[in-house]
Amino acid sequence: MLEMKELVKRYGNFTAVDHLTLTVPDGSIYGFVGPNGAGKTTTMRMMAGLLQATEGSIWMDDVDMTKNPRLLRTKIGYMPDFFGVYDNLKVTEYMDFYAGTYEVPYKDRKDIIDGLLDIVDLSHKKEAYVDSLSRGMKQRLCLARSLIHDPKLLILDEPASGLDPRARVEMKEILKQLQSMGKTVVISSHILPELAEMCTEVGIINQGKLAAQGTVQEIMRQLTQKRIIYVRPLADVSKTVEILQEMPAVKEITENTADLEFVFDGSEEMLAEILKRLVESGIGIVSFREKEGNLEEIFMQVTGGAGV
Ligand SMILES: Nc1ncnc2c1ncn2[C@@H]1O[C@H](COP(=O)(O)OP(=O)(O)OP(=O)(O)O)[C@@H](O)[C@H]1O
Repeated sequence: MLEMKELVKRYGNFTAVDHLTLTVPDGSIYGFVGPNGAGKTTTMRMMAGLLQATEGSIWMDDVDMTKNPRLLRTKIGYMPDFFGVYDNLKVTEYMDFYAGTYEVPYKDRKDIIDGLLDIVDLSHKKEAYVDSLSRGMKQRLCLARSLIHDPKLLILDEPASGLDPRARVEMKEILKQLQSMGKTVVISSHILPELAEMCTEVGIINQGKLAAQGTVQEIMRQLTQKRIIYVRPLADVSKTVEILQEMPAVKEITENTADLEFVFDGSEEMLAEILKRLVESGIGIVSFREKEGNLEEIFMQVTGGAGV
């Protein structure tokens, strides 16, 4: 488990990360979302032991890593949001170079590199020059590189940016594979819906502060002020309205062409009771469903639409 406690990063008078406390559970795919300039890269570089925090601490498995960034770097793989230029370096040479920087034993390197290139589906490009790869392939190579020392936790800064939809699907598949290998993954984006489907947990950051944290469902529940329920009776609309009006958790009933809509403010048991009463009254109920929260709307609400 990785924990950041009251983490602060100041550049001069400017506070880029402002008392950020968050927990990344083992085995999770943690989505770190925020608009441009929110402080994602700064936070992730501190998480990876590459940037010193001004205040606060980073803990991994109950060890204070703030005092030991070298140890932290051995446990974490970091994929930055940009690539360097690697003239005249073939894919295997590139991987071998990083294996050297992490002091991977020489005798193990070939097997490790072959295994990683297989995971990111680049085995057929071993002898290709890095500069000749497509953007998606370069990104996958960079991912393979960040796994060279078999880190427990991987930090990926905007890996989906600039990728076409197919490359994104491939990236998602790779992340799932890494999760099944027991890795924990922290992945950033400035687009919440893009991350939502692949993450087990999400943290939303805005102006250096954590605005919300939890599963996507929990965040939706926390931030959706009104729960809206749609009911479609077979015929007897006025009787349906009458029954709904008797229920204390039902507010603001609206009649639309197809559905009746009401604002609900109560527990799950109360919602189940409403459906039961409607069904028992003999009105045919064709459908009874809750309006799904719109992730984009929620993201805009939390971040005030900043930088999007
Ligand atoms: N070395 C630096 N010196 C001064 N200010 C910096 C430095 N690095 C980052 N900042 C500022 O800190 C804030 C957070 O930047 P950061 O790169 O962490 O944001 P981000 O959420 O990753 O944004 P993006 O989605 O655009 O990459 C920005 O206002 C940025 O200008």
